[in-house]
Amino acid sequence: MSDLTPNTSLSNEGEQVTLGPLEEYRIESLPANAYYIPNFLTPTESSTLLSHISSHPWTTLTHRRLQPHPAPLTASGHLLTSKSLPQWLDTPIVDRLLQLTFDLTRANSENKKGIFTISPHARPNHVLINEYPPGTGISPHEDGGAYFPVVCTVSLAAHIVLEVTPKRDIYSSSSSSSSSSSSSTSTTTTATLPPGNEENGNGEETVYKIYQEPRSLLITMDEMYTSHLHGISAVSADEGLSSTTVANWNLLDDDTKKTIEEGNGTVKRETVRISLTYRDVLKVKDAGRLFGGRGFK
Ligand SMILES: O=C(O)CCC(=O)C(=O)O
Ligand SMILES: [Fe+2]
Repeated sequence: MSDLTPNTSLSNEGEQVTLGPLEEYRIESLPANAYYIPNFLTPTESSTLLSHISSHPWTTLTHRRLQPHPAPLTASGHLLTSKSLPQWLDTPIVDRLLQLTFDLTRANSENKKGIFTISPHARPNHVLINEYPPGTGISPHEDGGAYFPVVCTVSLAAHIVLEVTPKRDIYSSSSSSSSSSSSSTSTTTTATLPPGNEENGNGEETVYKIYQEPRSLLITMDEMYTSHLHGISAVSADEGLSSTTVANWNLLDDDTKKTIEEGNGTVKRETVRISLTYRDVLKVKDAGRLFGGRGFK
């Protein structure tokens, strides 16, 4: 943590969340830009969210379940609804996301810039909730062009390790990509390895590991969004975790680091992990006005 600003420590032992400027949470060992905020939610807020989630219907995929709010995207990546996010997904999370600023000095509130300041709707309008029982994951993918390129992921109930790899096709013309998918309008990419440091010396591809604690927030944007793939291995224990392999090690809770060290770098996935992914879908059409000639907003 930097000491750029006073009064910015984040603790919710007393059930209060105080957010510092984003720079405090930047994962410095990653390409620009990723931010990791531990204890983004209080334990009470987490329990309340989990009970709301359990009262809503799930869409079942082959290995996991998801909930799109307020509606699933169309195959072409449009949000076609007159509904906005339900209140329980909006408060307190969206309020808190909009509070996060890049302003280090906080001297001039007029100039404060936030993560959604220049996004089309100036706030997230879509949340995809994913459930990962131990042993499940999500294949490496990118989130594609349906969204403004900022992704905010809240983790609940259990830890998970997100793996991020450089997209090979930015270096190679022999790439192919194809749009999918029912769940997250993701794009899969295959190509040859790039030159330079994308191999670790053993002929293996670089994989950045981001350890996400329960109640944490991960924000990815910029090159991390546009030039990298992300995924979660379908394993029942995460292995090879250490201060050198976990990109956000310095931002983790001391108890988490202890658990990892006591397990010699292995942490079992004991329970289901739930994630809430907040994004701004670029193209929204009010379904109630579909035939009234109103354009996208
Ligand atoms: O659950 C996660 O942390 C990742 C989800 C994801 O990548 C997606 O929904 O596009
Ligand atoms: Fe994704």
